[in-house]
Amino acid sequence: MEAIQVVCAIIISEGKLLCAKRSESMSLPGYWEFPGGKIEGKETEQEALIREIKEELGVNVIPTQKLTSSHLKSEKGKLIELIPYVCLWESGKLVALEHEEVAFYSFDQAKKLNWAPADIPIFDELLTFFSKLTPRL
Ligand SMILES: Nc1nc2c([nH]c(=O)n2[C@@H]2O[C@H](COP(=O)(O)OP(=O)(O)OP(=O)(O)O)[C@@H](O)[C@H]2O)c(=O)[nH]1
Repeated sequence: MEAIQVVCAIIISEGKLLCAKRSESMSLPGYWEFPGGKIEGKETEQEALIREIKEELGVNVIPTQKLTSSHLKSEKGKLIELIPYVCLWESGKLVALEHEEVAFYSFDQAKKLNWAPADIPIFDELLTFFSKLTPRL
């Protein structure tokens, strides 16, 4: 079975990580995630991510480094590949247009959130990567 590809954004500002809480109208309500969504039609991963982040947060981003994908089974039993990209914030003001809550948290605060299961390995990779750069994280 071919996996549905979902791209998600890692946005870091002033040492804090952008975390988004899924709303009641979404699947996995109440879980925290990296914002993003499904790739549509002939979009590239980067094009899909730029579109999704504009739709969800009103912000223009530039996807840069791709991290390791995580795999999950959706509530409907479909295979999903969750593809993370570190993104630069290019312009725009942050607004939670679809999520219940969107906020920047320190890595220490973010560790305590109730992350969607597929996001945990992504968060851990990020933590390992940034701990090397900034030993205080
Ligand atoms: N965007 C996103 N989806 C995630 C993450 N973690 C995770 O398990 N998912 C799952 O991946 C799927 C992507 O769904 P989505 O609702 O964000 O994508 P979308 O906006 O394109 O979907 P839709 O237009 O069909 O509602 C959902 O099953 C969601 O629960 C994550 O960090 N970001």
